[in-house]
Amino acid sequence: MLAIDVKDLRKQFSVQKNREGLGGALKDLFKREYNEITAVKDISFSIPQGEICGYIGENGAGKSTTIKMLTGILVPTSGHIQVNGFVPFKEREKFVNGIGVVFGQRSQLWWDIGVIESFQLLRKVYRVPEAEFKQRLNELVERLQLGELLNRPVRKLSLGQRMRCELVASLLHNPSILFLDEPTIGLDIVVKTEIRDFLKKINREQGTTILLTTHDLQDIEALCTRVIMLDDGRIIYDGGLDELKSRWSKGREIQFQFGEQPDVHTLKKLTEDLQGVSWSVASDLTATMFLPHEINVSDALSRVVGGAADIRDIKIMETNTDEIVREIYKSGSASQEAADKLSSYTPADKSQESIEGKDGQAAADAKAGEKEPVQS
Ligand SMILES: Nc1ncnc2c1ncn2[C@@H]1O[C@H](COP(=O)(O)OP(=O)(O)OP(=O)(O)O)[C@@H](O)[C@H]1O
Repeated sequence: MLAIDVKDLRKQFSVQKNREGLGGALKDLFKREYNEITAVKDISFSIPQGEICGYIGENGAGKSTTIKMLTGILVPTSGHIQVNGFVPFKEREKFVNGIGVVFGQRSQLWWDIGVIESFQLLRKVYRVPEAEFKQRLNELVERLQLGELLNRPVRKLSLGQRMRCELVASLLHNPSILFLDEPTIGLDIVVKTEIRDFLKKINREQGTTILLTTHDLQDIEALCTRVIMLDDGRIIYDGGLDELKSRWSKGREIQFQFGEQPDVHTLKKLTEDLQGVSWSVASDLTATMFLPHEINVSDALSRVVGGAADIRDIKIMETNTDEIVREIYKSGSASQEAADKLSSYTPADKSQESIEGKDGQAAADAKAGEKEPVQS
């Protein structure tokens, strides 16, 4: 069975227009006018059980609105949703027992009472038998190291401590699907890593399906094999993260550090029969080779190592996912055609602030005094 199945899902909001000034306010009293905002525009996707899927997009893309419809908080304007076999907004009571939700910006815990009392209240809400609750709580408390926090009021917890408690709260009734809306927002890298490790574990051990929205692409890299990308209420990409990276990154960069100033013409000569390989000199002692995906790294490396003198260090640069996703948001499409339009983009261009740039050789010539790009 699919954990989540969404077809042609749409959500429109009517927002009241506020006319300017006193006159406008008076007019508003007698005749209200509304704007229609379509936050989610006929999207379809399905998520099998046990998958961790990232749901990303710029501010206002429609992520939270989707999560709210999937969790039964909002009623869709049109389309179909099934989560765990239920229509979320119709069969609320049965449905909520199978899902856990964490909104990073909002708390499901009671602010003034001890954490353990909030957990006890949630046990009653979800009707979890006492023995089962105790066993589960002990397990979660141990994993997330919450022991000494249980008797503190929630308002006295740090953000990281609270977020770990929120995760426990969302899992006390052993849901098979977990919805996480910005679970790592504002957290330091240590707590982020703890939370990511914890999520990976519960997914691996219990097969929990996770739908995760985040602006932190490291969350996506650490947890998700699949990513759904939203732009202005529409899905612009649904697939593997690796596939997205290889479609959008045009190749790899290898940075060489030399003992003496490299001669770019010699470097260029070494790789001249490798199509698409280019060189740029970043500083007196470093040069960067850009390789298209089709060129084998060891092939290119062996030529340089065999021919260039005094190499002190070699660094193979990772594709920067943030940069790729930013480019996709900018173009509004993650399609192959959009990626191809950026064919002049290479990591080497970026590190050189587009010496060659999209305008070609003219820009390169203009900057030739500072940095010298050489195309094989
Ligand atoms: N209750 C509401 N009434 C009117 N408009 C709304 C409401 N909720 C969301 N919107 C609008 O719907 C669009 C999508 O909002 P949504 O909160 O789903 O985006 P998001 O992708 O979660 O953004 P963010 O990353 O900033 O949280 C926005 O234009 C927002 O202003």
